[in-house]
Amino acid sequence: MNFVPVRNLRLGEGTPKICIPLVSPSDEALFEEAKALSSYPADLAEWRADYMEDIFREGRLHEILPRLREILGNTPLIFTFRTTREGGQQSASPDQYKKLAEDAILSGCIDLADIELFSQPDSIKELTALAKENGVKTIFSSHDFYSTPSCGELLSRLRQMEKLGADIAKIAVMPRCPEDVLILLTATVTARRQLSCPVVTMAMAGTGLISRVWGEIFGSCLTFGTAGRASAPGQIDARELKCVLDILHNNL
Ligand SMILES: O=C1C[C@@](O)(C(=O)O)C[C@@H](O)[C@@H]1O
Repeated sequence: MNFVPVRNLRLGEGTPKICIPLVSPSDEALFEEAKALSSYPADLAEWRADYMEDIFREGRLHEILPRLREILGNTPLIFTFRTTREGGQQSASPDQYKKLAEDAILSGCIDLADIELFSQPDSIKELTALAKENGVKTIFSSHDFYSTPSCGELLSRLRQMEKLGADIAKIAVMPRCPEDVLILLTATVTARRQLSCPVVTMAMAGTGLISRVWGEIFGSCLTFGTAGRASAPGQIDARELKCVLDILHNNL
């Protein structure tokens, strides 16, 4: 498996990297939230733009992203607009979704763009090409907030992401029982062996917590931890997450 270089990080190599989501609804709150990251072990930050008010207004990203970039310094930034269909806070028309991602990629302020696998096929192609031209890495994503698909379906989605040109392939599922977590982990180990791009996976909620901490064994290169507010069920405090990752790493 290849690693993906992002600033001073190599995603897909070594211990899973910790990403902290930023989920404030207003500019000032977002900037304060970003400043607070300096006291957390954040390898990366994810701006969840679907939490932000008035996000579709023309020029909105340019009011926010340069300042966010400045506050984060050299911490890599992921831009994500998570649609309601996949567990996000706002819905977007296909055109709105594409325009936001384009503006983010062209801003020169982000390092990675999250692109939902089930977006319009034409948008996926154009956004992937635009990201490559502008030195932005892509994380293709798929989320099942109510269930866990079969291992075959999870693998087929991850392979499709790679085929479409994803730099990183990500899947989140909701386990209904411990066996569902095993399905997610089996798909993760298999994908790590078969795919050339790094993979990020998680089973959400308390039942899935093991999947957020043992990526080093099972093959997930990134894990989301909180600095106060979670962006999905089952995320734990980033400092506690770092302790567990270190314990597991030091005893391998
Ligand atoms: O895709 C993901 C993963 C996630 O849903 C989680 O379960 O940690 C959290 C989201 O913010 C992120 O975009």
